[in-house]
Amino acid sequence: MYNTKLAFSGNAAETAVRSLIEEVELTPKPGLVDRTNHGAHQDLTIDLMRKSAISLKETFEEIAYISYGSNPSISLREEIAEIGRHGEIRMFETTGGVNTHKGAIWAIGLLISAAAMGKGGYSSKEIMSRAGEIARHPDQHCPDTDTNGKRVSTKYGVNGAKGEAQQGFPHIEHVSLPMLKRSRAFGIPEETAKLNTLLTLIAHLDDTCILHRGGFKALEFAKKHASAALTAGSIDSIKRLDEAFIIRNISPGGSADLLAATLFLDKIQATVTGHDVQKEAEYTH
Ligand SMILES: CC(C)(COP(=O)(O)OP(=O)(O)OC[C@H]1O[C@@H](n2cnc3c(N)ncnc32)[C@H](O)[C@@H]1O)[C@@H](O)C(=O)NCCC(=O)NCCS
Ligand SMILES: Nc1ncnc2c1ncn2[C@@H]1O[C@H](COP(=O)(O)OP(=O)(O)OP(=O)(O)O)[C@@H](O)[C@H]1O
Repeated sequence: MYNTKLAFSGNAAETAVRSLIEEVELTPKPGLVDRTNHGAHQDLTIDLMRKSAISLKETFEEIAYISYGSNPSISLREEIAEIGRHGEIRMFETTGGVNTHKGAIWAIGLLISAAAMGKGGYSSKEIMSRAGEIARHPDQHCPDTDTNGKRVSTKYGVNGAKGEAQQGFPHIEHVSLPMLKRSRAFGIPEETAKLNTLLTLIAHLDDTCILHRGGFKALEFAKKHASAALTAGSIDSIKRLDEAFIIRNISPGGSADLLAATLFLDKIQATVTGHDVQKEAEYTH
């Protein structure tokens, strides 16, 4: 039992880090850090993003370990929050104070906790639903600090990272995961399937990163043009979108986080079913 728990936690944490690295390596991404540029971010580099992702392995491993085989409860919520906040501190130490993965620690932290509750036996739908249950429990130790997300969620009446999780990740369940699977089913190459997944997230999500930098107009612009790029279906249209986002200081950081979370869920579920689509794609391309 002890070894199974330890092995699951280590493997799941590695999967989480791999998902974060896959997200940042995916190129070209509009407004985000990728292999060719740093998007609309002056203080971020791909190397910093990679280092940050690797620094989070212990955080994810600890969350999985304490959640293994348990059920959502207030005490577990508080324990996970404590580990998550330490993860944020470690991230800021690694990056010299730059926010690289705050939203991703939150989303993947909850999902890895839920996956561990099911000891690796839950479907992606069960994982999201369990993660929502955990996020709905109150955390009395949560500091009442003013964040960009809180400010714009109130101002524009939208769901931020917290609402998305508390509702059981509807944008992953109904938008991104179906797009990833549909793209693969059409025989679309893996990298393009991931780009489609990111574009559809940008087209649908009320991303508080975009709102706090550019307000409602920027969010509308991002949604409309991501949707058009998805319809156009060419790498050139994504490159043009990248230029347009950089000029307008638009960064879809929330969509990037949910893409990483989608890739994580896809892999965790793949392990469960024994059908590793990622490996299959690597063999065939
Ligand atoms: C909930 C969190 C993300 C704070 O959210 P808030 O909106 O107040 O903050 P902030 O603007 O600083 O960051 C939000 C980040 O979420 C991402 N995001 C933005 N919009 C969205 C959206 N609609 N959906 C999902 N993610 C989004 C972005 O990357 C953004 O940077 C989180 O940091 C937190 O409360 N952590 C406490 C520790 C904890 O409870 N951890 C438990 C699991 S590890
Ligand atoms: N490839 C990526 N490029 C840029 N941001 C990303 C990427 N992947 C994820 N993100 C997310 O974007 C967020 C960073 O966005 P941003 O810098 O706008 O946030 P901020 O620190 O709240 O505000 P700002 O820097 O605008 O004052 C991180 O929380 C991170 O989770």
